[in-house]
Amino acid sequence: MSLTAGVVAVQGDVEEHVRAIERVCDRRGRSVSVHEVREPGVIPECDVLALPGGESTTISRTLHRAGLASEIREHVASGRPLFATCAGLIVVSADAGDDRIDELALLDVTVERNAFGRQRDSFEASLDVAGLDEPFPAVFIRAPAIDTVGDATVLATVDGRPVAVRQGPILATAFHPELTPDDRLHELALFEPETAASSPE
Ligand SMILES: NC(=O)CC[C@H](N)C(=O)O
Repeated sequence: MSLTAGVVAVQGDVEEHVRAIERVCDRRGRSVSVHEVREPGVIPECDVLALPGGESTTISRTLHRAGLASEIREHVASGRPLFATCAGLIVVSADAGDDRIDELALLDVTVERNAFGRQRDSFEASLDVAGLDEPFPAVFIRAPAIDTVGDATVLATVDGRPVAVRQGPILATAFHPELTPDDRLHELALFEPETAASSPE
């Protein structure tokens, strides 16, 4: 059966996420149709969903205005996988400490935006990630860090701060896996969910 995937296309590395999902499906021998999501009505058709980075204040505002926020909530409530990266992590968190962001509160973590300081606004780290055999080349761009973790599992840390977590059908990273050719985290997030009511396989 063909898979339907969505990449929320408000801002950020939409194309790169689309290509990463296509590569993973190709490798796994799955046919897939990947939609760039801008309008309501698409997410309910999607088996798996990615929420890219960008500017979290803009993304949050647009998701609510465009009627996509409630669809993302329903997607997760039904146990379908969601991969949220960078600003995507901020938007799905419980609290980002910024009044301009109306968090979706799907992930039981609080985050600090731009947590890695000016001199390290952007950096790359070879990161040990739980669930991956080899380190992951993680690109951080004005990345958030996770401050407190409730019901989520920490998969990776930088300087002792969590930067990748998963909770049920959600996997979220503070960095940008779509910016490297390494798509193992897309595979882990979208095809090997921790718990999912209905697996896309
Ligand atoms: N690369 C990113 O997505 C950066 C996130 C951005 N600094 C924010 O707080 O919204």
